[in-house]
Amino acid sequence: MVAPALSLSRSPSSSVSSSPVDRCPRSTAVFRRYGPSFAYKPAAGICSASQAIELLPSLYPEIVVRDAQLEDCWEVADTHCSSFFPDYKFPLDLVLRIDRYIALLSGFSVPPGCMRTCLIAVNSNSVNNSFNIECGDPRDARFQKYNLSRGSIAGILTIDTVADYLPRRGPLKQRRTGIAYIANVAVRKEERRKGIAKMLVQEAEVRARSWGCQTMALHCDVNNIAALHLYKNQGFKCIRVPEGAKWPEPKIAKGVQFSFMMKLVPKI
Ligand SMILES: CC(=O)SCCNC(=O)CCNC(=O)[C@H](O)C(C)(C)COP(=O)(O)OP(=O)(O)OC[C@H]1O[C@@H](n2cnc3c(N)ncnc32)[C@H](O)[C@@H]1OP(=O)(O)O
Repeated sequence: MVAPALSLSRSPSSSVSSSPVDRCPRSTAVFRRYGPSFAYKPAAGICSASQAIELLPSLYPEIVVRDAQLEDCWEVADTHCSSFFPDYKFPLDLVLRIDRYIALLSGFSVPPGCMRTCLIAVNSNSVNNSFNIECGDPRDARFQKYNLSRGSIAGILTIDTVADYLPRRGPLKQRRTGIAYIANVAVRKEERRKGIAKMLVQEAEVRARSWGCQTMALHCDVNNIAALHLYKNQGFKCIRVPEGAKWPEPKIAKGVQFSFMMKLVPKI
């Protein structure tokens, strides 16, 4: 399965930054597990896994959702590949990771006026879990030091306003505006059912609103029950594609059928 456009934060006016998280507080969201929107109903007696985690935040490490930085690229690529291609074996799995890693490092240009970012859910208990690669002699001016974080990213999501997978507008086939498109939502297997994807989608909504978008959209494999539940629970609705309409879709394996889903971004 090939998920669309996996890339770092990009806007026409911004470049990829490797600055630490605390230098960009506007793009960082710490999700306390018991917020004002929490709606557990004790009378029901039963709650879902992610609701249980909201009730018992101390049992689980805090998850921070932030924009991916340069040093996160390898782990983002690894999270993407291990989630979407879990059965790939060596050497294909390595080749795939390298391919995704290079795509992330080189980035994709975005058309003028468009925005794109990759959100990551990081286990804040393992923020120091990183290693450095040093290239060359430290006394040399060309010496380079790369920092790769390791083992702390629990989930990823990309969001953009490029509208590549949305139907074009009018006879001039203009790009849609005001719609944030979500893709590459993935949570590491061992971190699933802890509410991490939910957090990523909620932060994506915050981001979409900050970009001035009124709507969010995505494509979801009709057979991906977990993802369909996730999006429906977050307020996405399946949109009926008009018969015969050749709306663009992600290029995944042949025969995959998609639900096209949308959600209005509520104004605050
Ligand atoms: C637009 C796209 O990118 S579509 C691609 C989606 N990604 C993938 O299929 C990659 C492989 N799968 C995954 O990475 C994960 O299973 C995801 C992303 C689908 C879900 O991630 P998780 O962190 O486990 O989801 P999270 O714990 O936040 O669950 C949120 C809701 O999703 C639904 N859900 C999640 N997993 C399941 C499951 N296995 N079965 C049924 N419902 C599920 C539930 O409604 C859940 O809410 P609840 O716990 O209150 O019932």
